Amino acid sequence: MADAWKEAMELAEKTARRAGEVVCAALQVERSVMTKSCSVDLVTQTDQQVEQLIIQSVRDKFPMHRFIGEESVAAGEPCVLSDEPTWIIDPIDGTTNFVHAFPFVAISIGFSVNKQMEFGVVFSCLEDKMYTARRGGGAFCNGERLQVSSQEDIQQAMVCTEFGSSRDPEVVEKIFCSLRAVLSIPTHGVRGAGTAAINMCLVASGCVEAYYEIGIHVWDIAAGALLVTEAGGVLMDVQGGPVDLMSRRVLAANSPALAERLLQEIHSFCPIRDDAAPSL
Ligand SMILES: O=P([O-])([O-])O[C@@H]1[C@@H](O)[C@H](O)[C@@H](O)[C@H](O)[C@@H]1O
Ligand SMILES: [Mg+2]
Ligand SMILES: [Mg+2]
Repeated sequence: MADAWKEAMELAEKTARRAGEVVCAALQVERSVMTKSCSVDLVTQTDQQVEQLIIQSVRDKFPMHRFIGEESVAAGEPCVLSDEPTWIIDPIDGTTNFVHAFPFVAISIGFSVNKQMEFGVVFSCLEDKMYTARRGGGAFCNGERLQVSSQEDIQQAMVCTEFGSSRDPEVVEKIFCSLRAVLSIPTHGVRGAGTAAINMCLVASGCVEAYYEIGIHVWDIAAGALLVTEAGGVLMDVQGGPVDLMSRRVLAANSPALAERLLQEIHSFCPIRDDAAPSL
């Protein structure tokens, strides 16, 4: 049967690549930095420009489709995931990396219909790695099929997480309690690429066994979520149970057993949901 979303997925890949060129070019010149929710929640003109480029390219071909874009939501657009075909866009995942020229930056484009992810595209533009996943069709990096790690022993595992952009002392305390607990299992180590999307692609690629974060947004993880499940991994909420893309909490792992083991170490909290916040 023909793939109903083939053309859309091809457009997502093509547009992510174009967006990557814009991001790489912007890294060669000085970047003027603005802030959003707090002094460490950064945004640049390139984030906004790339989001407009992606939205415009999609609108030209699919005028009826909806969007959830990080910078549009920051500008006051609603963050609503309906049953309609919806493009979930993070124009630069890893803006802080981008500002500092720390070399992990991604363009993340997820596409959902009936609230189900149909495809995900994450372009790690400085590494020139195009990660793609189609529901039921597998996960790939530059055309090579991805498979999560088969490591079942948590003590042989490496885990990704991030510190996020909240500096609320209670949140920082929980993040460090979780970090100490995960390190002390002991695991082989804890890493963070500085982008949720790439962290999830690392789980899909089998480089790390798991990634968890509280405080991310739907646009950080929508595309990466499909990469993980299509590579054979699992997604959960950090308190167990199914992941809710709007809840700002995610645990991605190579297996249910490893995910369940990590759950025991994560000090969870509940940020304001993406679909509850009027704007960021
Ligand atoms: O703002 P941005 O660079 O698109 O996305 C960022 C994430 O990918 C990062 O991993 C996370 O820790 C930050 O909280 C933020 O959400
Ligand atoms: Mg992001
Ligand atoms: Mg971003």
